[in-house]
Amino acid sequence: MNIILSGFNGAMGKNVLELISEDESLMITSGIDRKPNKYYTFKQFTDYSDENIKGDIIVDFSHFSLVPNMLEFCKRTHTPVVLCTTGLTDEILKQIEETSKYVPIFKSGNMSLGINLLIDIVKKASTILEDFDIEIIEKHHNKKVDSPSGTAKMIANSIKSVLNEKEFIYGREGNDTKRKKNEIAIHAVRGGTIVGEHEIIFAGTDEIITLSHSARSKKVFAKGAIEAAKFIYGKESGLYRMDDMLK
Ligand SMILES: NC(=O)C1=CN([C@@H]2O[C@H](COP(=O)(O)OP(=O)(O)OC[C@H]3O[C@@H](n4cnc5c(N)ncnc54)[C@H](OP(=O)(O)O)[C@@H]3O)[C@@H](O)[C@H]2O)C=CC1
Ligand SMILES: O=C(O)C1=N[C@H](C(=O)O)C[C@H](O)C1
Repeated sequence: MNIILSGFNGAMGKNVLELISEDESLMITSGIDRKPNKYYTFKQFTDYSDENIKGDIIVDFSHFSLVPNMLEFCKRTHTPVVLCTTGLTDEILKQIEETSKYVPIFKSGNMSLGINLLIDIVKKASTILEDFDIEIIEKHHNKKVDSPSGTAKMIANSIKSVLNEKEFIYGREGNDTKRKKNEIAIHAVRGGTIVGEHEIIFAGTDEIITLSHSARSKKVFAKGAIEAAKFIYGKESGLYRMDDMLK
């Protein structure tokens, strides 16, 4: 399978490159990033307008601002995409829905197996611990551009899918911030080289349950993205998620 790697210079791009180089069934035929890299032999492009971009599927770990043009390319050339970039706006999310009518799109804010299992457990805990206050804490490295993390948003949305009328707030500050019953607060911590930590706190009266996931290397995400590429290649148009692959 020929891969178009979006964001090849980035931390995740490098991890994907390394795994692809160990897999004989995969090859990078084109790469997209804003700066060229003289060490790479595949064809490099700075955006999706070039007609010479070739490949069977895109693996994207880049920047949200690149996503709209990438989706137009997918639609125009019928190229499926594994979309791992986070920080997606509502407008981009709408474009993803629309584009998935024409091509397969695999989208997840977190490509690890563990987070996807955690989300199932969190949903179950939320229905049982209905009266508990729920807060989410995510921690990432100091180079991360978006907050809260795509994973924290996924976790919050999964809780909302089972408990209606939840309202998300992002951190707290000020003299009138007493917790409301229906709040789910999301807190973002940034520092050093933290790969990715997510903690969901269920605080009740006199008891607390904390569920958490800790990624110990970026490889876990790269591996998940490559598995997703193999999974959606040749599939019908549509929006695919981790759940579909793990069934
Ligand atoms: N779904 C998942 O499991 C995971 C998702 N991610 C997401 O993937 C994305 C990339 O992560 P990561 O590799 O760590 O990030 P990096 O910042 O290391 O890499 C992003 C790459 O995109 C490039 N880029 C191209 N256009 C732009 C632009 N307009 N602004 C900024 N950067 C641009 C950057 O170039 P330059 O170096 O010149 O800035 C860089 O090469 C993020 O959205 C992150 O949240 C990350 C890990 C796991
Ligand atoms: O930027 C990162 O590094 C990560 N981003 C994803 C997110 O926003 O949730 C996934 C992972 O936590 C690492």
